[in-house]
Amino acid sequence: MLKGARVELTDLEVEALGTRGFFTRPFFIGNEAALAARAEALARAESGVLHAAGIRRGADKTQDSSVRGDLIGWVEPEPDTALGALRERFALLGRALSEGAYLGLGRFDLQLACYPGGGAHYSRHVDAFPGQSNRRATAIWYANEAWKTEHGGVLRLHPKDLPPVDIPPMLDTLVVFLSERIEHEVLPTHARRLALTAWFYGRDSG
Ligand SMILES: O=C(O)CCC(=O)C(=O)O
Ligand SMILES: [Fe+2]
Repeated sequence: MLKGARVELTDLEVEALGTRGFFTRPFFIGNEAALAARAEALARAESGVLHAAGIRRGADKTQDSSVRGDLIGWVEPEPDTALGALRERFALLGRALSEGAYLGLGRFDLQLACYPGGGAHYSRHVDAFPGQSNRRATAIWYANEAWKTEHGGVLRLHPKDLPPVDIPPMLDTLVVFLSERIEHEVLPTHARRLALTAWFYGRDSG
């Protein structure tokens, strides 16, 4: 990966974002950088620092994994690591989305999510609710080498008035969508599935 290289959106990506609300890019950082970032993400997942996402239910605050079955953790990597370089690419992507697609994005959070397999999934949802100034754009980067169809775990997007679109979580695939507009879900996953998600907030939000 070239240090400091710009991230630019293609005309097709800008158009897709405007009309369908999402685009995908099959190779975001290149194979070598992707393998290095994957290794660091995997090490984090295996170190036990991630915690069950779930959905809190009732007074006893038990985790309900019938809605989402992933383990998550925020990622604030050191700059001179592979995940640090990936984070920088996300920052450049945010700038490109602001300049190229006029999204007016500001800061972003970066999260590592691991679906352990065994049918873990995430039910259909939106990442942000319309009208509130919160998450505007979601960018997800997948870290799974040799992902097979039988592993399931596709991201299913539900663009308005269009048929659903399935995206296999293959190494170095990037998907970007409008957080308020695109309903989506993770279908049951039968192998360990790693993803890094950046949620970009509006420039006007705190
Ligand atoms: O990992 C994915 O493909 C999507 C996860 C998701 O929708 C979320 O964490 O909000
Ligand atoms: Fe989501």
